[in-house]
Parts: sequence; structure tokens; C-alpha cells
Amino acid sequence: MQRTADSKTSLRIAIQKSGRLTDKTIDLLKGIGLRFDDYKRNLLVKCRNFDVELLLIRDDDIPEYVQDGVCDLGFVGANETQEKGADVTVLRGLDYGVCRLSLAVPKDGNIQSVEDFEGKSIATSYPNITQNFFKERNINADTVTISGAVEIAPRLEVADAICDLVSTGNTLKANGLQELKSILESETQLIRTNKKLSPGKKQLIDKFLQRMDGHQQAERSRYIMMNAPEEAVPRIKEIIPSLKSPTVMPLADNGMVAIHTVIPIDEFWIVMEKLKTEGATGIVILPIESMIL
Ligand SMILES: Nc1ncnc2c1ncn2[C@@H]1O[C@H](COP(=O)(O)OP(=O)(O)OP(=O)(O)O)[C@@H](O)[C@H]1O
Ligand SMILES: O=P(O)(O)OC[C@H]1O[C@H](OP(=O)(O)OP(=O)(O)O)[C@H](O)[C@@H]1O
Ligand SMILES: [Mg+2]
Repeated sequence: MQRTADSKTSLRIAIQKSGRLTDKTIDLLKGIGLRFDDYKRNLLVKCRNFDVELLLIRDDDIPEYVQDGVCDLGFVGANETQEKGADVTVLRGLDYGVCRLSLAVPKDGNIQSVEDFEGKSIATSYPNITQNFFKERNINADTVTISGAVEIAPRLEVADAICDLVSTGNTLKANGLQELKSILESETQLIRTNKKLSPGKKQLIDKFLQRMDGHQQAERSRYIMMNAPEEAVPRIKEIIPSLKSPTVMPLADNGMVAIHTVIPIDEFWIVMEKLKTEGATGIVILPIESMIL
């Protein structure tokens, strides 16, 4: 019998052992209060204060481990899950590891459009996504599967073009390539196995998600405090659309109040000047640790 992660009530979460996603995923887990010993040296690490163990593996292996129920959850790029065609559920999209899988060609070469790929060869670590893209368009293009340093392939005449991950575009530029078309937008995702889980595990996942959502929401919000003339409160409420029921407290100065509320950080910078024109002073913004709504 295959031993799956559900054989005991402890969530097993797969994360990348060493790479672009590792630090951000560990920071996120620490941010929701999870504490681990020595995750740098062990492949399976127990959490000290939550029913969780981390499995540290290569990111390519994460989708299948989660699909097969070896792990209950995994943090991995959408690019890997798509490439493996893994049967998993995406629980959350996360705002790190943001990149795109793009077709790129040698500058001043003879491939200038997707149609020009007919009969050409493409070096990639994502042969399934790439082949599907061309199959859907009835274009015959060969893929050459390479696991790293894909950008060098055209110069070595291993392939005519490449299909690889891009974010700043610096690696393409450094290798004399230009981006022709993005075929997949990717970000890190929290994925969950579709295998049947015990009620205990489902509860743990709900608890885990609640902590994560609270943390994410807190990261996007700020606690804001200011003093303002009492008569300006209705107008201040209009300036800050998310300000539904702020705490308004009288100050010792006659006709002045203190206003405390939580607002999305993006909104703050837009409204700050307007608040000042309404007579708001002593504006203080504080980070928030977590928010349980
Ligand atoms: N340039 C980039 N900008 C942002 N995110 C990226 C970038 N390149 C890759 N990623 C994302 O980070 C993930 C991990 O990238 P990394 O380069 O660490 O993988 P790797 O070399 O395949 O590591 P592993 O040894 O675990 O297989 C990718 O699958 C992708 O989701
Ligand atoms: O558009 P850019 O910002 O230049 O990023 C693109 C590069 O990032 C990734 O590799 P990474 O740096 O993770 O190294 P790897 O090839 O060793 O995985 C990807 O494979 C590209 O080579
Ligand atoms: Mg990998």
C-alpha cells in the first residue's frame, strides 16, 4: 500500500529546497507563525508549533508529489504545475516568483512571428507547454529538452529558438535574444492534493489558509492614525472609500478628533495629500502583523 501524507494528521507541505522560491516561501511560513529547526540541512522538517512538516525538494517534483498525495500542499510556480499537467487544486495565487514563459529568438534572425516557427527547433525546459502551444496552432516545431542554461542553445546551434522563463529580460539580452511572445503568465501558487483527506487534515488546511489569508491581507494593509477637525470627518470618510466605520475619538483640543482605521497601502499614498487639505495632522502609518476578519 502506498503511504500517503494522509496516514497521520500532520500536514505535509512541499517547498523548493534551494532556489528562487525558497526564501520567500520560508518567510511566508514564518510570517504566519510557523517555526522550524534546521530546514537548510534536512529534507523533511517538523514544525515546532503547528501540525506541519515540510518536504524540501526540487521544484519540478512538487506538482506530482502533491498530485499523488505524498504531500497535502505545495508551494510551486504555475509553470511547473502546468508543465506536469498535475491533477491538483490551486488554493491561492501568491505574488512572488512572478514571471512568464516566452518564446525568444536570436536578434536579427529569420524568425519574426509565431508562424515563422514552422520547421524550426526550440530549446526548452518546458516541452509539454511549448508543444501544446504549437499543436493548437497547427505549426510543426520540434522541441529540444534542456534542463538549464537554455538561453545559450541558439548560439551553440542546438536549436533555432528558445522557450524559457523571463522576468526582467536581462538574461535574454545578455545572450543576444529577443522576446517574441509570452505563452504563459506564471506566479507561485499554493496547490492542494485532490486525493481524499481526513476531516482532521481538512481542518488543518482551513486553519493554515486562515492564517495565510490574514497574513496576506495584513501585508497589503496599514493601520493609519491621524488628528483632524471634527467637522471634517464626513469629508474624510469620502476621501477614504474603504473607511467604513473608523474609530473616532475626541481630543483634548476642542473640535479636534483622532481617527484610527485600516486602509490598503496603495490607497494611502493616493489620499494622503487630500487628507492634509482637510486639516489632518500627525498622520501615522503602522504595519499590521495579521488580520482576522
Ligand atoms: N526570473 C524569474 N523571475 C521570477 N520568477 C522566476 C524566475 N525564474 C524562475 N522563476 C520561478 O521560480 C521557480 C524556481 O526557479 P529556479 O530557477 O530556482 O528553479 P530551478 O533551477 O528549476 O530549481 P530546482 O533545483 O528546484 O529545480 C520557477 O519554476 C519559476 O516559477
Ligand atoms: O528575465 P530575467 O530576469 O533575466 O530572468 C530569467 C532567468 O531566470 C531564470 O533562471 P534563474 O536565474 O532562476 O537560474 P537557473 O537557470 O539556474 O534556474 C530563467 O531560467 C532565466 O534564465
Ligand atoms: Mg526546477
